[in-house]
Amino acid sequence: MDGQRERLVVGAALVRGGRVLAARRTAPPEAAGRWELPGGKVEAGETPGDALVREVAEELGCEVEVVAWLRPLTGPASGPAAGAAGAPADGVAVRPGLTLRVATARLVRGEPEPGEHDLLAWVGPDELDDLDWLEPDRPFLPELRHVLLTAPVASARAVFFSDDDARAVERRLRADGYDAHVERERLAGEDDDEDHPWAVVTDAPAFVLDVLCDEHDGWLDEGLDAPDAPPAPPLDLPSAPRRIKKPQ
Ligand SMILES: Nc1nc2c([nH]c(=O)n2[C@H]2C[C@H](O)[C@@H](COP(=O)(O)OP(=O)(O)OP(=O)(O)O)O2)c(=O)[nH]1
Repeated sequence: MDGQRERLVVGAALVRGGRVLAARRTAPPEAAGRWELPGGKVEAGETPGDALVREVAEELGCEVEVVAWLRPLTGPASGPAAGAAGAPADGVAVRPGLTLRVATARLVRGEPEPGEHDLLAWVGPDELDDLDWLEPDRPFLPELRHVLLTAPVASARAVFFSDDDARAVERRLRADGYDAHVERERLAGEDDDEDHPWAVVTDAPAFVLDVLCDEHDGWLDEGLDAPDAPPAPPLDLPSAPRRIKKPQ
């Protein structure tokens, strides 16, 4: 039909703890130093979602899952009537024949590491406008900001004796749909066996994490302090219901 096939490029807005992962390009020269969302072109026979998962795995070495496609805010006719003339646009032209679509995604396995980019940054809602984004990404920022402002933030932290236990808890939480990642605790004495260096930080409610602590020989760290996190959502979580330990 059309002489040239319309192609799609997909970008992943990987969200964690109220922040999105932005990636800085290194090429071509006119785009080097500018920010984008990890992703790339959809191949023939591939769905946009499959392409997004594949591109992120190739570029960042981690596994993600698509959460929702974002609607770009284009042109001055914003607001409820914006799509009145037809279905709201879901893509933005990169150049003739190439359209960008963006989906929010969550991390399922691994940690993002820069492969093709020279810098990755977890960006909060108030910092989105500070980055020099590629132009086609900008119409997606208003809805992305809204997603970040309403995303659950890390609410619980637990400490484990071993890396294996911490990773097992991280896997369980992610399989249940929560964000979770393992952090290395700051240690006073690195080779002191009494130190417990593995912490899992998650947006799961504390009681969920507490159950996993029992199974994996860990304990809740009540003093979670997330200095970089955006303000907590208005909905107040129950303040860490504690399981009553059976008497020995
Ligand atoms: N990946 C990605 N590309 C974007 C974004 N915004 C934007 O305008 N683009 C443009 C830059 C490129 O012209 C094009 C995607 O090219 P790419 O080089 O990342 O994709 P790719 O790996 O599949 O490319 P190729 O090697 O197959 O040509 O879309 C974005 O947020 N992410």
